[in-house]
This record gives sequence, structure tokens and C-alpha cells, in this order.
Amino acid sequence: MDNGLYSVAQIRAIEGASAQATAEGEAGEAGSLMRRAGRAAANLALELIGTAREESRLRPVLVLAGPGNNGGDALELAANLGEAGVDVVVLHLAGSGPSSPEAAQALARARASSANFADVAPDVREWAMVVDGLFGIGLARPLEGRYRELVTAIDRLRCPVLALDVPSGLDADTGAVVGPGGVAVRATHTITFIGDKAGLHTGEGRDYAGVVHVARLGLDTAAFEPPRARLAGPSLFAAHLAPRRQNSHKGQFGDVAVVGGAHGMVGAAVLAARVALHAGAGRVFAVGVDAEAGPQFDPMQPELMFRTSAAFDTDGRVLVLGPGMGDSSEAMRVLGHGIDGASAIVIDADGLNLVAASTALQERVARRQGGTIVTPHPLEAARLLGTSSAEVQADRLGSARELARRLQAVVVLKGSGTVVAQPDGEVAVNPTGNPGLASGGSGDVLAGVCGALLAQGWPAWEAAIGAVWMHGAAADRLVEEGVGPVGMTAGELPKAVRAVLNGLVSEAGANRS
Ligand SMILES: NC(=O)C1=CN([C@@H]2O[C@H](COP(=O)(O)OP(=O)(O)OC[C@H]3O[C@@H](n4cnc5c(N)ncnc54)[C@H](O)[C@@H]3O)[C@@H](O)[C@H]2O)[C@@H](O)CC1
Ligand SMILES: [K+]
Repeated sequence: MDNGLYSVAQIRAIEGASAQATAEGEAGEAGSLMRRAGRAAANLALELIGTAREESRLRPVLVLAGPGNNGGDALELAANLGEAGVDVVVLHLAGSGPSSPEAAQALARARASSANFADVAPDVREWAMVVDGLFGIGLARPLEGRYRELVTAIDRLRCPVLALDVPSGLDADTGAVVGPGGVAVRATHTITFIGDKAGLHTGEGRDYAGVVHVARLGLDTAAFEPPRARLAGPSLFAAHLAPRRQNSHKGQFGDVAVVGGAHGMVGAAVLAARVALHAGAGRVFAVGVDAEAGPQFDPMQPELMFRTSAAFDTDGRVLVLGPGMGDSSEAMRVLGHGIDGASAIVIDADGLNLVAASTALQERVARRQGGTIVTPHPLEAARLLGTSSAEVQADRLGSARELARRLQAVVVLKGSGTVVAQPDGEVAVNPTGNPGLASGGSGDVLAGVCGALLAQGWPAWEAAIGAVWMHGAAADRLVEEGVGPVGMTAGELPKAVRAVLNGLVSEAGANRS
């Protein structure tokens, strides 16, 4: 399965090579790419309106066709839907410039079909569906004027909205709404062409794209340079999902020490420590940097061992440095010791803020030999990069890559469509999770899962992708069970993470036998 996320530049290169091959007479799937795109989108539209209530088939479909080739796709779709007997109304917003030969042909086909062309969207309250073919990967500036009005009007409708290639107004590379002050179509489904695109899965992308379908249009993307971004899934970490041997002991699954628990922030470290147990670490310590603060015992999780950092030997243990750690001199000392040590580490929360405040510490992180995962949210990433969180969000993949390069660490940039980046620029975008995770403590849980997987010997890259994927899948599982998204608490995640992990391990075992 191709889980590649292609940049707009790559899609343009593939399109160019395909046009060249067609010109040279190489056999391929019949019809121009636009023909194929229109056909694939019409088939999906028929499927979607077919599964809606029966009478919706009798309602018209509104097709918005813009001035470029995205509009051409929409016109092809309109012709196909017309041929399939669907009542179609087309609103064609031709541009001032000439259209491509394919788009001109698509217009002729649509005009010759039973589709009705309108100048303004007729006031039909109940469309079976709206198809957004205003702009695709050629979007060059924010939507204004008539386009903006249309997008705002679509937002008020209560029907499926199918976006062609990319919801109009959304940047296919970054997942940001093109602004300043921009708007974008909020689709229920997006059918994207040739290859999947990162912008549909991160930042604002998930909210605007809805369910993403990929139509490859008969092109073999394997023939092209592989993309540097992928959609995360268990295939990226399956090699580490080994079923445990009967003859196992706790020493094989590593020690995790969560260093945090400053005054008033003890819960963060306890949450991370609890989930580290549930994600399979052999032994877990909650290590407080404040000798006066914190419990000696967790009645809910008596397996946890509580220590204070001044009297704790961190060597040989995977360290999760940060949840509720504060910025005391002792916090700084343990952080520096962990960074200079040989064990794999996770730096989160307060640990990241301390690193952000010191270029010397950043250099020490970059020189580490052991595995390093850093887990910033956008504001923490902004502090580390010396920029603003708006800048980080404007290009989440680029920001995560840059931070990974500077720190020579695996970076987990949290948020909708969490981005995991390697120092060499390789990126995975996570598709699991839901707004239930947007509450205090869920980041501590993620850091704890990262630590547990590192302790079990997973390399940093796979541990980060696996932790992020499972953390999101655990939240999705809770929503299915009626726990959230509203009011989901981080404390409910550890058991769900355990269920997800064991599900994957048993699947991996079944696949091997
Ligand atoms: N790349 C490919 O191989 C294929 C592309 N196809 C379609 O073609 C699309 C790309 O086509 P185009 O390059 O023509 O780009 P678009 O159709 O996305 O839009 C380009 C046109 O819109 C104008 N424009 C851009 N932003 C605007 C704004 N905010 N307000 C007003 N006008 C604006 C541009 O000046 C240009 O005329 C893809 O997204 C896809 O839907 C498909 O036909 C299938 C194959
Ligand atoms: K579109």
C-alpha cells in the first residue's frame, strides 16, 4: 500500500512525466488524467449519495467549477453524473485567462450533457451533495469576493460536501487555510488525485478534508522518487510488535524513570509513569525533583516506585524528562545529566522549555549518541525554534523537520495530525486521535508511551511513531465506547493504550504464524 504523502511539486512532476509518456504513445489507462479524475470522483459521488437517504437521489447535486483544471475535473464529474441520470446544477466560474485544452474539452462535455448551467446557485434548500471543484493544488492566494461568498454559503448547508483534490482554500502541502484571513471549503469527503497529500492530514487539514479517498488515476507512483512524508500506521513499526516469549522476565522490558513532579505538578509525572507500565515497561519509577513534594506511593498503581532525584541513579534507564519538572536548579541538573548520559531519553514539557532557554543544552542534545525523542506542542516548538506558534502551524512539516535537524533528534510536533520528523527530513503524519486528547495530561501520557517503547528496545523513530499512533488510537477507541471526546480524561488513556498495543501484538503474532 502506498502511504506516501506527496508534495504539490512532486504531483506536478508526476503529472508532467505522465503527459510526456502519453505524448510518446505509451499505453496507459484510457483518457486524459482529467477524464479519469472526473470519472473517479463521479463514482465516489454516486456511492455517497446512494448511501444517503433514498429520496436524496431525487435532489440535485450542485457542482462548483473554478477557473483552472480543478474546475475541469468538476466539469468532467458533472458530465458523468448527468449521464448517470443525476439532476446536476453547475455553477461555472470561468477565469479571465484561457483554460487548458483538457478543461475546455471538459466544459464542452458538460455543456453537451444533461447538466444545467446556472449563473447563481439556485436557492435549493436541500442539495443531495455539493461538489467543490473551485481550486485544487493551483491555489495561489486567499479566497476573496464571489469565491469567499460561495465557501461561506456552503458552510451553512447540511449535506455531504465532496472536495475534488483539495478543499478549496486549503494549502495541500501545509494543511493551513491560505490567508491572511482566508476561508476554505469544509468538506465531508475529499477525493485526492494521483497521491495523498500531507495538507489533508495535519493542521487544519483534518477539519476541512473530512474522509480522504485517494484516486491514483492509473499512475504507478512507485516509478517516481519516493516522497519524504508518509501517513503513519502500524506498518511503520510492525517489526517491533513481537509477541512476548513465555520465558520472559521484567528485566527484558527495560526501566523507565519519569523525572518530574515538582511542587503542584506531581500528577503529570504519575500519569506518564502509569501509562509506561500499561505500555509494557518492565519497571517504572516516578522521580520527583522536589524532595518536599509528592506522594511516596500511588494507591491506584502500587507497582510504581517513587524516588527523589537527588538520591536516584538515572544511568541505564530510559528517562522521560519533563512532565511537571519545573525549572529549579535540581530540574536543570537532572536534565543535563540525562542529556549527557547514554540512555535513550524523551524530553517533554518543562524539559523542552529549559532546553529552549539554553543554546548550550541544545548543542548537548544534538551531540547525544542514545535515542532522543522530543515532544513539543506548537508553542514549545516555537520557543525551541525562536519563532511564533503561528509560524510553526503555518508549516508543521517544515517546522518539525527543521527542529529535528537542529536537535539531531526525533521530533514529535503535537496537534491535529501530529508530525513525527527525523533529522534527515523523513516525516510521518499521524492520522489517529480526536479532540478528546486536547486536555491536560494527554501530553504526559504520550511521553510515557514513548518512554515505555524505548525501554523495550524500539529505536527512537519507530517508538515515536508507534506511541503517537497508539495514543491516538486509544483515544479513538474511548470515543467508540462513549467516553468522550468531550470530557475524556488523560487518566482514562493508559488502559486503552494497553488494549490497542495488545491488539497490534496479537495481530502481528497471527500474521507470523
Ligand atoms: N496534477 C495533475 O496531474 C492533475 C490535476 N488535476 C486537477 O488540476 C488541479 C490543478 O489545476 P490548476 O493548476 O489549473 O490549478 P487550480 O485549478 O487549482 O487553480 C488554478 C487557477 O486558479 C487561479 N487562482 C489561484 N488562486 C486563486 C484565488 N485565490 N482566487 C482566484 N483565482 C485563483 C490561478 O490563477 C489559476 O487560473 C488539481 O488540483 C486537480 O484537481 C486533475 O485534472 C488530474 C490530474
Ligand atoms: K477543490
